[in-house]
Amino acid sequence: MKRPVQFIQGQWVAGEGSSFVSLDPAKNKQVWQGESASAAQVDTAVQAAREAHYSWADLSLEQRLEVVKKFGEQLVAEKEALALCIAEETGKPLWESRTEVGAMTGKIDISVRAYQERTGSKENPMPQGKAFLRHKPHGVVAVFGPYNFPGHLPNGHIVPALLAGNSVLFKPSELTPKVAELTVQLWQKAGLPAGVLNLLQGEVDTGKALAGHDGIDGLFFTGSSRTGHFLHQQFAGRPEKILALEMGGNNPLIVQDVSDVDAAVHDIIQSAFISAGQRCTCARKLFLPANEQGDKILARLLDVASNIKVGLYDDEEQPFMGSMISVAAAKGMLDVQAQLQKLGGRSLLEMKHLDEATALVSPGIIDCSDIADFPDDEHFGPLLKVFRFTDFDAAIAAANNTSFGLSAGLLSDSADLYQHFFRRIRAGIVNWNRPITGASSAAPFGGIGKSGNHRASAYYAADYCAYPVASVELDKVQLPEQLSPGLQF
Ligand SMILES: NC(=O)c1ccc[n+]([C@@H]2O[C@H](COP(=O)([O-])OP(=O)(O)OC[C@H]3O[C@@H](n4cnc5c(N)ncnc54)[C@H](O)[C@@H]3O)[C@@H](O)[C@H]2O)c1
Ligand SMILES: O=CCC[C@H](NC(=O)CCC(=O)O)C(=O)O
Repeated sequence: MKRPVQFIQGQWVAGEGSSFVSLDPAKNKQVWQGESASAAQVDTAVQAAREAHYSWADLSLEQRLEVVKKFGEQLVAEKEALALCIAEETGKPLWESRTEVGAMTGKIDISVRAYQERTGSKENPMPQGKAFLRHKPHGVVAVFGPYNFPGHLPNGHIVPALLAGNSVLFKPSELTPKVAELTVQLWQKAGLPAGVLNLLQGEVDTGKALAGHDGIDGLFFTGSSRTGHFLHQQFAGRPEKILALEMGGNNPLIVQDVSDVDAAVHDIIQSAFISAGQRCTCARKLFLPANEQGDKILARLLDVASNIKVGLYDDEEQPFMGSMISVAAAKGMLDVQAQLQKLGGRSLLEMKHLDEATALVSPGIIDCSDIADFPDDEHFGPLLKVFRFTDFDAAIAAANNTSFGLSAGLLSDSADLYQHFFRRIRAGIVNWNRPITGASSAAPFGGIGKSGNHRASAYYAADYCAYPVASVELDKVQLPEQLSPGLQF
């Protein structure tokens, strides 16, 4: 008997497409199995969302917020279960999975504030009548999530979309269906009306059927640049649909003139190796001065990085790094390391596959200063590329030599240097003496270049969840006090 894994029109039903499974990448065991939503089921879900839209949008913000707050209560009540589910499906240590659930809960108040501050209503008197600015939901929107934050990042689209009055079709990553199932169960328990949120589990075919469906008014995507670009092409010639793309990065971190070597090394490690290097904001390129201070920082970095505890998400003594998402992803990162070595990279700390049957890998650091034609790809794992420099402006130019532009950082005791860096660097998140990961949900979050399409998420998600409507209104028709020239009444 097939498991009911799709949530359509308030009912759990079995998928009618091909079967797929989700694995615990740290223990190599199956944690979920189900069938994908077929194109016909995608169609039924879109119709259900369309039917549910008006009655949801017609509720007041307070009424919608009541349901969203109940979802927040469910998150608090099920915090441990959800954290364990995230840990099992991604390999993320429990301490970190708990912070992901915390971010989901925190998103509710932030989204209410953002809705009011960025898309609220305004009223201005006019000589005759009043001018109003109001916002309306787009209608039916699709949300596509990535595997690396299977709870927090889809939630970052879903909560503001629902608050604004949209109904939602949620297509999670096929690598993390169990987290999505649990999250949607919590929405159901919170009392969300049938059809307002539909879950469409599946692989690429389900994603394609949903993205290409005529009945959606918009799509909010978080994932790889490759998929984002594919969607952008699919949406070409459809200006009536809103597309928000949150994509990858190839993020630089520059160090110059720091007195506290350990503090610098700490921020480098947090930037490069948190979540086993599987954050869009992770530092991929580290620019270190080719001098004695650079040597000192590098030596200390190698020392601390080689002692990073890598382990199982539920180890009693928690590791800093858990496993990667899959054995294939782990092998892919080892291939990248081998390819960089071939191009002239010198491994300073070799990344190792710790157990071929699981996705546990150790962190790697490779000096790529001698690679002339460095590939501009996002390497989504714990491999930090080091470049030594002699000139600060040349380091900034090298840091900007990417088609991405998500996050960037400077570690330096010099405020002047930071001012200069800030003016020149091209990225949507620019930090000084802080890790470049761990962005706040209370700020806008988005990148330039191949990292996004200028529709920042997090605090600015409200902007793409509703459109502005300007009105001038008078309660009855009146002749204007002053007629246009040439008119007689
Ligand atoms: N900028 C951000 O906010 C942000 C946040 C997290 C992750 N990311 C990026 O996400 C990537 C990792 O996530 P991922 O591997 O799950 O991304 P992905 O692009 O492989 O998948 C994202 C979603 O798109 C769907 N999808 C894939 N191909 C599709 C297609 N052809 N048509 C329709 N849907 C399709 C997937 O099923 C999944 O739901 C990294 O590149 C990372 O940098 C970006
Ligand atoms: O993997 C990409 C997200 C990384 C994470 N960013 C956020 O959580 C942004 C805030 C939000 O979306 O609410 C990070 O910077 O570590």
